Amino acid sequence: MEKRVAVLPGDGIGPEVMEAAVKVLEVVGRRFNHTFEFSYGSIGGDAIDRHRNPLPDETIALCESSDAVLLGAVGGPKWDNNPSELRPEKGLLAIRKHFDLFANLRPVKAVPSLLQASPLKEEVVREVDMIIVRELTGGLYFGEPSNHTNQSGVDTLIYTREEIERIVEKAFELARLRKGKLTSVDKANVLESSKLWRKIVDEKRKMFPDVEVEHQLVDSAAMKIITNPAAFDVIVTENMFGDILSDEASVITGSLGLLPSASVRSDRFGLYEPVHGSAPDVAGKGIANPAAAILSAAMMLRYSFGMEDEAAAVEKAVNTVFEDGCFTKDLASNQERALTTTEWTDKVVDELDLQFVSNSIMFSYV
Ligand SMILES: NC(=O)C1=CN([C@@H]2O[C@H](COP(=O)(O)OP(=O)(O)OC[C@H]3O[C@@H](n4cnc5c(N)ncnc54)[C@H](O)[C@@H]3O)[C@@H](O)[C@H]2O)C=CC1
Ligand SMILES: CC(C)CC(=O)C(=O)O
Ligand SMILES: [Mg+2]
Repeated sequence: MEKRVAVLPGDGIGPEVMEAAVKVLEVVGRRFNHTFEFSYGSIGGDAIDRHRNPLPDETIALCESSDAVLLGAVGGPKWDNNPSELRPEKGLLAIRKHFDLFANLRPVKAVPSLLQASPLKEEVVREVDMIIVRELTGGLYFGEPSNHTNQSGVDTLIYTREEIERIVEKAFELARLRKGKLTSVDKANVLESSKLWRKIVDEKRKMFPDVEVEHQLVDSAAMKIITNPAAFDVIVTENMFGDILSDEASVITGSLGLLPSASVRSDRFGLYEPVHGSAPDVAGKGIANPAAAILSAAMMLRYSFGMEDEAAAVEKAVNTVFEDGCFTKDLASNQERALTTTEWTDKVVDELDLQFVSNSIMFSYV
């Protein structure tokens, strides 16, 4: 298969983890006989510096002519005092909106060989396998008016019925394919948008009688994600709650550097991005964990390209490298033995090569 992938490295550790993801995809292409054509574009602070625009037209055009987009991360202290329209994060919000990527899928799964990296007890973490379905193109991050003066700041939280319906349906469909349980997280005891959200979930549940549904207020959901994370299957929630809860959920796994995500819509096109940000505190040191970016690339293979075997091969390689006791600094119990981003990526590449060789040997004996 031939696929065009737009790569938007962005800022901070974005370019470092994108280099890792592309390296892994190149091996997948070679081993499974696919041609991946990578084209690079700028976004975020990088694009502000080059074009005075966090999402230049060239970048949009590049993504429009691609089959999928891989994105690193945006932002950093260099641009923190810029006016709103010249903030790197505006570029990220704008690309999600432009492509109508309303559903952000954020899987959180315990890795057996990493149970000790979690601050939670092993028995709490062991069975964790949830996915947060975060609404991505509405809510507080997009509502107008949005401004501030020295005396007041305004953000607007609006959700339309259509916006809620489509994300809720997506989550029900996912729950049906998984363990059949949907937790809808809102703040319906206070927020009007949450009251509508809850009403629509109750309407939609009639179409999915095989899915068990529960409503959970966001504050207690935040508590339960830490005390009993294995109780969750699919969580569906609005934009800001999903943003916050998924960073919280990363603690269960041991590092924010482990969580991938897919930002998708109703067709096969998608933007694949780690959950983490540009991590200015570790950027440029070669120590970022590239697992989230590599696993995001695996999600791209599965969702946008229908390459299930290829995605599974990448996930297996990542898990095997962990089982072999290879970790970057964020996960290593022995910091002296931590691998750099490049060294860890090369382990994944070697593991993929090894899988391929052992498969060929197996076939030659059948
Ligand atoms: N998707 C995106 O592009 C996002 C961008 N941001 C932006 O990133 C910048 C920094 O934000 P923070 O609040 O510090 O969040 P962050 O997610 O960049 O970092 C939080 C903490 O996690 C660590 N971390 C994150 N990813 C890691 C990885 N792959 N390997 C090792 N350690 C990792 C960082 O070193 C830091 O201590 C801000 O400008 C923010 O706006 C934040 C979140 C998402
Ligand atoms: C610009 C922010 C909304 C990025 C972020 O934190 C995220 O999408 O997780
Ligand atoms: Mg976030």
